[in-house]
Amino acid sequence: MSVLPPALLASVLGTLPADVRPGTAPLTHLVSPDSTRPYVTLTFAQSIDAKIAGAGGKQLILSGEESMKMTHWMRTMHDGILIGIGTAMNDNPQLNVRHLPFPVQNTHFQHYHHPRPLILDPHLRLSPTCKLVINAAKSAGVAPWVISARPPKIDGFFANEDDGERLQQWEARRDVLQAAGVTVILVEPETIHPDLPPVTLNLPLPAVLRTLREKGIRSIMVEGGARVIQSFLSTASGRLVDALIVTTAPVLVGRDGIGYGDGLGQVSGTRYLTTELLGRDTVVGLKFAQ
Ligand SMILES: NC(=O)C1=CN([C@@H]2O[C@H](COP(=O)(O)OP(=O)(O)OC[C@H]3O[C@@H](n4cnc5c(N)ncnc54)[C@H](O)[C@@H]3O)[C@@H](O)[C@H]2O)C=CC1
Ligand SMILES: Nc1nc(O)c(N)c(N[C@@H]2O[C@H](COP(=O)(O)O)[C@@H](O)[C@H]2O)n1
Repeated sequence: MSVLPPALLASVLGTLPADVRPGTAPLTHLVSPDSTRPYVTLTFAQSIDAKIAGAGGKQLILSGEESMKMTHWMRTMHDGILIGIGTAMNDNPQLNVRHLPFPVQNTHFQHYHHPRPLILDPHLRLSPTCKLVINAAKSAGVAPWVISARPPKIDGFFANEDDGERLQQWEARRDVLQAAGVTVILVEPETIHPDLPPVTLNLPLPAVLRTLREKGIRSIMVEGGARVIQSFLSTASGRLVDALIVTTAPVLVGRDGIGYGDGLGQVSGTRYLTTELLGRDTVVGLKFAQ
């Protein structure tokens, strides 16, 4: 069994200094050209027909053993690992590095660097009994941070009698999550006028990234799902991705599967770096010109 990260990761992201054991620390040289945000590596696994999940969002294990291990090495290289609440609710992921070789000393969790789980969750729908929370409570995982936005209380002409109730429910869910060990981080939702509700239910990614950087997160790995991939690749938000690492598995999912391409705007500025065959999968690494 290989005890080193695949060559593709070295080509795209670089390596730790020779005197540091692989997987035990994040890559501190991963620095964004925009100092107000973390370095962003976007990564996911897809089928040949560019689907990342099955019909109805059914989670698919597309990556084979070797490329899944590559993903877990990549996790060790970043300060944070970011997903959308759709993925958190659908997959109940652990976002740890359990597929890496078992360490001779220490537990897996103590030996390897585990990235901080970061969940984009405007309405605080994360379950307080999900695996991320339970693992952290057992000291077998890093406590997640949930990024959210306080529901606006509209006082003006557009005030709605449900607004107060919505805020109360959001605050109750926040209290439950915080009591379970989750840190709730707030960003300002996008508004076009102070009296109007936010234009979108999505959190504005530049504000999310700025806030994470202010809180000491220097690099993140974005794992999905479909809507989050689309948002990060969307040129409307400006250049927010530094590296793109995509695993393609030799399977076809079909038209009912979930893709990320529908509605994706034009994506420009990619620079091809390398391709590596890992088992039956093809992994491609690109960078974005800044
Ligand atoms: N094959 C792979 O590598 C992966 C596959 N998946 C699959 O993706 C599916 C989940 O995808 P989605 O339902 O699209 O959920 P998602 O994980 O992309 O989360 C979307 C939700 O995140 C929230 N959000 C907040 N700010 C956002 C922003 N700026 N942009 C986008 N979303 C934002 C919104 O509430 C939105 O509904 C699951 O079926 C999962 O299995 C997920 C990750 C990786
Ligand atoms: N690299 C990769 N290959 C696949 O085939 C996948 N389905 C995913 N999914 C992502 O990994 C999360 C699950 O993580 P854990 O195994 O629970 O640690 C899942 O939620 C997706 O983000 N990735």
